[in-house]
Amino acid sequence: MSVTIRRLQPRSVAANEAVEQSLTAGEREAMICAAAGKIEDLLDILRVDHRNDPNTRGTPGRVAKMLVNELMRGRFEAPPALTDFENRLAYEGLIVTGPIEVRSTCAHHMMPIRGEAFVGVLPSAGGKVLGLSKYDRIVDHFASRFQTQEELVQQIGDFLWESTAPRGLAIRISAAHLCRTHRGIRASNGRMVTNAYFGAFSTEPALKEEFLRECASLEMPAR
Ligand SMILES: Nc1nc2c(ncn2[C@@H]2O[C@H](COP(=O)(O)OP(=O)(O)OP(=O)(O)O)[C@@H](O)[C@H]2O)c(=O)[nH]1
Repeated sequence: MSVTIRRLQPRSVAANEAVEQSLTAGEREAMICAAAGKIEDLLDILRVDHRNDPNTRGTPGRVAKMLVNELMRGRFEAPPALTDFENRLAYEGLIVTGPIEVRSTCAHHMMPIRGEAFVGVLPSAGGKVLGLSKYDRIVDHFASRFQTQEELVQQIGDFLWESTAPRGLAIRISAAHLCRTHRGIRASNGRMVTNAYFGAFSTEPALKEEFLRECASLEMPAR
């Protein structure tokens, strides 16, 4: 066990970067166990009697598990495998998918970020077409880290651009940040929109407009 823990120590990376190597099940368990001990200390400092209070008994372990296996999962495991298909009929039109649920955690206050993503792709005639659900999985993978919205949209874009090589790629995220609504300024509403454009989307303004029109139509409730 001590060997496992040592391997978790060495290189610290940014909260939205993956660790050097995906963690094994044993390494995750060791990380959860070590984190639970620190959360116990935190609750002690906050004068929460988690050893006797029935509501918070077990909370350190629960929170540690949630951090490692859920909120920060995208740092500790490899990105999803991408199933793709031949673009047999050489479809070159715009594909837009969304809204894709975004559930992330902000790096500044560790509060939830909740919103939607849209992905626009101009496939290349000789290339591949990605399985539709993989866009949802990729968004979920990068959102499962402590993020800023600007970097989240860019990370999703960089990954899709490098791994699928389309003619053009556009990513849009519209999200609410609970660090703004549930604390601090306690804003009653308001969202933030971030976009990342690659290839043909960066050079052809008409394509951006078409993408944004499609996002708006996908945002309307289905009838
Ligand atoms: N640009 C950007 N800012 C973010 C994001 N998530 C949170 N923030 C902001 O990060 C800032 C952190 O500011 P600080 O002044 O260090 O923290 P604070 O004193 O708690 O600030 P308040 O939230 O204004 O109370 C806040 O303005 C947050 O609203 C994000 O994804 N992108």
